[in-house]
Amino acid sequence: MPFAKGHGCQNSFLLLPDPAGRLDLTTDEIRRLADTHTGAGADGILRVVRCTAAPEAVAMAGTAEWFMDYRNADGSLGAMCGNGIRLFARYLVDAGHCSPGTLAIATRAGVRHVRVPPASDGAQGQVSVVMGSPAFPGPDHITLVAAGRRWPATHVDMGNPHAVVFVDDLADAGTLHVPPIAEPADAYPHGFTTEFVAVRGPGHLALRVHERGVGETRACGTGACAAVAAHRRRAHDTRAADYRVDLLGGRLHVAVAGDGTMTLAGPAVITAHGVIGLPGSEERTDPLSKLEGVR
Ligand SMILES: N[C@@H](CCC[C@H](N)C(=O)O)C(=O)O
Repeated sequence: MPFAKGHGCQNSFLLLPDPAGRLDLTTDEIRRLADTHTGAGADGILRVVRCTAAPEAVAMAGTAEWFMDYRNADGSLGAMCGNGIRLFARYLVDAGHCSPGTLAIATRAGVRHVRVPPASDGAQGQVSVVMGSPAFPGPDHITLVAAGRRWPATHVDMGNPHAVVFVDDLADAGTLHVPPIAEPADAYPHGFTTEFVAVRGPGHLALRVHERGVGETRACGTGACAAVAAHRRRAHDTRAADYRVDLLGGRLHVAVAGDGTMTLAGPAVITAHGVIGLPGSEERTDPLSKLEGVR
């Protein structure tokens, strides 16, 4: 099976070209592909399929040619991925499926427009996507529990669910080896991604993120937008403005228009191409695995 690998601000993805929609990967196969020990390793898997060949996307075929079939590293579905869609568009252009410019791409959260500038325009690999406007589904009072501490959280929907908390220091989030907990327990029936946000100055945020279905990652595009949305909401700020958002993997930019529409921009780079077998079909050859009690 051919694949490409790349990242958006060091949020890493495996791209599986499947234009005719023939790949039907199980949850376990996706987990193994995303694992560094049994596969190529990535935060998420992007199946590159034509809308006409994907039952979930066929209704969008009149607007978009390609469907981003996104899965988290644990095999779960995520409807939208801001860094993933920017890399997906970069891949389509690099692979010759599309010309540079603005591409309409279908996702489970609807069609998004992504701009891949031509190499000649000096944008140094920046790819941008119009993310739409945030929603604040509530409930009004959510508490986030992590690292033995409790914070008030804002529920922001960017096509996927986020819990945003403001911290004095990004280290306050602790190791993030276990997923944060939200109270009340039914605030996020389908789970959530958490942003721990420190305000650095006007128009400047920094954040760490714990992604639903993945763990701590080095960047999250929907998370950067959710952080900006929560920051503006608590300041009652509705003006058009540009924000820098610093993450472990680098900097993303979020531009907010007067009507609240957000555009996310940042680097998106293809780093490798290769061929990979479907993990799970290989024999276990590690002699230690035969020892009782050793995994
Ligand atoms: N890394 C992504 C978000 C991916 C989806 C998320 N893990 C979820 O389950 O909703 C981004 O860049 O937005």
